[in-house]
Amino acid sequence: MLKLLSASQIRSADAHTIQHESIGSLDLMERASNAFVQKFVAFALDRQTNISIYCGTGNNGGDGLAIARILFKNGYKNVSVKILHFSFKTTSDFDENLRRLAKTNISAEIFNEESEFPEEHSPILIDAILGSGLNKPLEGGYARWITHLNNLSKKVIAVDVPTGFFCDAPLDKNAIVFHADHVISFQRPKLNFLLPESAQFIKEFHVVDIGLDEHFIQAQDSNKVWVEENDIKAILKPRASFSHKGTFGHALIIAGQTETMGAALLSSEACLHAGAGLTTAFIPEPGLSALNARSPEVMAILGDLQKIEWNKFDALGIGPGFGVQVSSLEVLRKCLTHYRGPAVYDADALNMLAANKELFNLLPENSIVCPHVKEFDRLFGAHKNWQQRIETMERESTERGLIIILKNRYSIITAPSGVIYFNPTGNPAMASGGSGDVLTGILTALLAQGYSALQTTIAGVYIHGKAADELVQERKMFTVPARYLIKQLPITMGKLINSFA
Ligand SMILES: NC(=O)C1=CN([C@@H]2O[C@H](COP(=O)(O)OP(=O)(O)OC[C@H]3O[C@@H](n4cnc5c(N)ncnc54)[C@H](OP(=O)(O)O)[C@@H]3O)[C@@H](O)[C@H]2O)[C@@H](O)CC1
Ligand SMILES: [K+]
Repeated sequence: MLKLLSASQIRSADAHTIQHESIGSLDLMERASNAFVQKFVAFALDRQTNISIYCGTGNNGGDGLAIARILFKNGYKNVSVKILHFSFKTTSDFDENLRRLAKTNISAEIFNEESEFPEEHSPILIDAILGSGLNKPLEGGYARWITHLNNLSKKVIAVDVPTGFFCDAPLDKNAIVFHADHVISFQRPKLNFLLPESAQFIKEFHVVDIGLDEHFIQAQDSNKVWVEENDIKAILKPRASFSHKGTFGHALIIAGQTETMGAALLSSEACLHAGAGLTTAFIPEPGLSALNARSPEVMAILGDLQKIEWNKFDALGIGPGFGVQVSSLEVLRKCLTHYRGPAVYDADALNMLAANKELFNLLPENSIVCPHVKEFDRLFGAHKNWQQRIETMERESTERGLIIILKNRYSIITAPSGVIYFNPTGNPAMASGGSGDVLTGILTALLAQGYSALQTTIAGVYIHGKAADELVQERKMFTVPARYLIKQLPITMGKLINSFA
């Protein structure tokens, strides 16, 4: 897992690396600029393309000047530099890169705040005006220029952080930010890249390693981490010989109403595909033939609460399509008072918990709750922004001992220990009904197989997104309906487990 750092912590890592690794700050800037260019070439395959690089006079601008020189050396002959010299202050690495640029044939023009805007014929703009050094919202000349540049509707690639974009402080939707098609960021994703409010400013971000001291970074005081594939490989265990269905637990999925049987089918089928030894679905009677037709491996308990032998089950998943009527509430209450094993609460179970706080208070420690943003706000109250939601989930997880998954493009997981995990997998193709039901099935299956609640959550959320990523990347699927996701689960899990063995 990689620790996520604030902009000021990254700056300390930068200073530490320079101090302890016998690398000068100028060489680090060169390394960062080289790393940027390596990634950038994929976005400008034609080396004849005109590229305009807009530079400030700090280190982000210094990167821009170095990038211009490196691109030129790599065969991009139509690179031009525009320096927005709005401050008397320059950094020494900016100055040195300006001297180096002067020795090339690259054209460089200087503008001040009052300058007229130059004509812009390049289809690609590189934003190296301001980076992580941003300390207040843009105003004056910067605001005027960035508004103008945004109106040109060019393809924009930002260096490290888009100009005007705060890495850590909550984002203002009216902020003036240089809108980026791609951000090529150094060493770590910045917190705000991972939250939905960034979508209006950034289409995609990419992280490149610039060789900052990883020991120093990992020792920083940060409770936010970025999950990596190796973490999942370390969690998942290969199946031992002589194992049998009993080894992998008996999962109970409580889900579905007559009109929402699909949710029960998807959850229980996902549970089966994610490796539960036995899966039983508690469903209303009209759903039986659909269940049998679709998943003959899954057993059923039909509608009658009294038929559930709670001790028989190693894991429970409750909520998808379950409704919030009296009979469903009765079942939820029984779960909370009669079932002692690990459990996942989702969808209507969460809606009922939101409406019946006395039941919410009964949730045992290490229960997994997995709301989407609307369910989250129903459960915990309205929030102004995602950073506030993260604060709430961190507090609720530590105080109640719960594991909370807030579903997101980069799903956020909080644990009783206070650690906040960001999941890297998943993509917009999976944003459709049923996707959450599949996650509940996966989580229940992992719990049934004996993984701890935290292992289950970290691995389950990763696998869910990874399966969709594989379908998009390998099969070029434009959308990933839940049932395709389910079929992919054993393949995704197989790859993760076998590549570790
Ligand atoms: N970290 C790393 O590992 C590495 C980092 N590198 C690069 O350094 C970049 C950070 O550089 P940086 O610190 O010089 O700041 P940068 O963003 O260029 O801003 C310049 C100055 O602008 C000012 N300013 C701020 N807000 C303003 C506003 N709203 N309106 C007007 N002015 C404003 C403020 O000056 P002040 O106001 O404090 O006088 C600030 O100092 C980073 O993004 C990356 O590209 C790599 O080279 C190597 C490895
Ligand atoms: K920038």
